Amino acid sequence: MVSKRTDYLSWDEYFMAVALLSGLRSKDPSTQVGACVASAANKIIGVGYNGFPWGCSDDDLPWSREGEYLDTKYPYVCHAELNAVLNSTVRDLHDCRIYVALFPCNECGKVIIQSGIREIIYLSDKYKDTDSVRAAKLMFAKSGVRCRRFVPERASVLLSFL
Ligand SMILES: Nc1nc(=O)n([C@H]2C[C@H](O)[C@@H](COP(=O)(O)O)O2)cc1CO
Ligand SMILES: [Zn+2]
Repeated sequence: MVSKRTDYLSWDEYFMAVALLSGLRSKDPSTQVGACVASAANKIIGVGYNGFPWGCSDDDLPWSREGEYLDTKYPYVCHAELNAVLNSTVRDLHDCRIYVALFPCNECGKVIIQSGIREIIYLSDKYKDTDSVRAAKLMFAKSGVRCRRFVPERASVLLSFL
């Protein structure tokens, strides 16, 4: 009897890979973030990446990190998690989970909590010492949203067009 493949992607690997693939669409020169919302039945509900809002050309607004606030990307860019929630095919995300390349900020934290998402699976927590991430963690703890770091069991997933 022929046995099934054994090196197939786990659900966690699959959704995190979709999040990372989505992040490759980002035009941000310093940090590309992707996010993927998955349902309790393991269906993809929404994906997103960090970018400027509809109608705001990637070539007109600044991508700078430093300088006068209005001359940086920060007031304009939509975070990957916000886009993944807004792009979701259903409005009620109760019992869904979100896979994201970078731990959510406090603003996305509010969106995640209010959407009904119950679990966050993240890859990097590189801004863990910022007030934004501290505030997000406080809100997640109070509202019972679980957070866990994605622990990779393989270094990479290869996609080939050839
Ligand atoms: N969780 C997040 N999701 C996101 O989509 N972002 C976006 C906002 C910016 O476009 C970029 C961060 O830029 P930088 O400060 O590392 O150059 O990532 C940022 C965070 C961090 O909280
Ligand atoms: Zn955010």
